[in-house]
Amino acid sequence: MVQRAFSATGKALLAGGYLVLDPKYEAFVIALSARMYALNSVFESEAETRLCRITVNSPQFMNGSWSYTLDLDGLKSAGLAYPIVEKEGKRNPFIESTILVTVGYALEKDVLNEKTKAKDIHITIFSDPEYHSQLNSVRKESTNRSKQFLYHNKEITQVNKTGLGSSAGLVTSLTASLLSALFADFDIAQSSLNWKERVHNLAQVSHCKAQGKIGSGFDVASATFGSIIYQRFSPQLIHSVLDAVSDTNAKLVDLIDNQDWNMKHELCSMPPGIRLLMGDVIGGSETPKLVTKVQNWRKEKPEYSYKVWTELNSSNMRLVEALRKMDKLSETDKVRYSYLLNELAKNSDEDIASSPDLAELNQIGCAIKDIRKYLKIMTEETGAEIEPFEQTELLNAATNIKGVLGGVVPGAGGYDAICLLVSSEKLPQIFQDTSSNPSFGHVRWMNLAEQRDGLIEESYSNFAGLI
Ligand SMILES: Nc1ncnc2c1ncn2[C@@H]1O[C@H](COP(=O)(O)OP(=O)(O)O)[C@@H](O)[C@H]1O
Ligand SMILES: C[C@@](O)(CCOP(=O)(O)OP(=O)(O)O)CC(=O)O
Repeated sequence: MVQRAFSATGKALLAGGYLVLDPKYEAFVIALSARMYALNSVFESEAETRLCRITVNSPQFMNGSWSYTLDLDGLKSAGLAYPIVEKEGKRNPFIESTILVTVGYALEKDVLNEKTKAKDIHITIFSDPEYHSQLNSVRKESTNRSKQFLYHNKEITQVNKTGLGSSAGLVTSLTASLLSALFADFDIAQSSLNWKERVHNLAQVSHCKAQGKIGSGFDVASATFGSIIYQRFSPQLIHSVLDAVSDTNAKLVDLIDNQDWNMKHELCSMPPGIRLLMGDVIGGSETPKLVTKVQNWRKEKPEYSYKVWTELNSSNMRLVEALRKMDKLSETDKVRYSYLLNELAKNSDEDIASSPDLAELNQIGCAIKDIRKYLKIMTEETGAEIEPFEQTELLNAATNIKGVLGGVVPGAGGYDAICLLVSSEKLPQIFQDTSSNPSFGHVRWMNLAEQRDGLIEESYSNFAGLI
């Protein structure tokens, strides 16, 4: 029996929400330390059979188990139209789509053919605490205490989410886990084998199939590649497979292995000593409705909306460049960099803006202010609650705190969370300052840090005691 474990990261879209839907624009996505894990145990089927059994367990949630028996010959001929059915009729579109796409890819690559024995694949999913509401949950930890997860007395669909991209993380880690069960040479550490790119491509197809729509894909890209500057692929690439009526697995293999996705995922992380602080405001927003309102505005006011988006994109890119400049300074002028970090810890954004010798910090703060200015215009113009009044008040209050460079509503905005850029050194003081400030009474600071890498292989033994 072979056992392997993989994990993928959560996300915060710091700059580029909405614009990233258009391939013309780039976005800055921060990968977060909240991870989705997929552990597999693979058994060779005893009997000579063309049936492959896949069971996915998610022990943190009630009824969190989904079992499928795949007729491999039927799947090979039907492709993505294969009627995948859970043993008890339960549904989990993200698990179903990931199995169909990944096993379909393997079959077309002549894995699981008549000469090989079919497999029984058992997969266990875990999700780190910050993905979901912590109410009414029990914390359990692995034997070596390296992993801790929350166990809920509700089904996954009944537990409130915090908008960190659980489905993208699930699909990405599950894709990697299934591929490692099906391909003997699967190794995401060997870049020459190109497995990480193939996980990304397959996960994008699975995620879009499960959602029934094609978003920008920033969440799956970040779950795979980590903190990145992201520019999307053409939706037509995914449509060419999902809309196909025949030979879908052959078209899938061509898309995954041969097509140029013409996208960007360039590693980009925060400068040392400056970190993200995510505040959950226990609200929530329906992204598709917000996107529809913005798209309607773009159609109704093409010239004006193009002007606003051009300015917003310029502000987004100025933030990226200002952070990159700080990152480079941390390597080329450590004395200056240390001075700037010290001044950040002692000053609020307003103090920094009025200090002529803190230009590098002020460039970050000004870019954030401009991003918020244009998101506010979009909020007022579209009627979509991108940066609604309550979030404006909260972000303004946060920006007045010493050690805070500024903050935005991430992604589509709304009431999911706020994202602050803060001095790492000042974090304890920021917690203390906000704990007694009524403006932050409804904010839960999340236990999240930036992750450079997205998809990684985990040590299976770290989960002993939980499976
Ligand atoms: N730990 C998990 N185990 C099983 N399925 C999960 C898990 N986490 C997420 N999912 C699947 O992803 C869905 C949530 O996806 P979505 O609504 O897009 O939220 P998010 O914005 O967090 O991705 C759940 O309803 C479930 O189908
Ligand atoms: C609007 C978007 O550009 C960004 C949405 O970012 P969020 O992080 O808000 O997404 P959810 O996972 O739905 O909460 C849509 C897209 O890029 O697909």
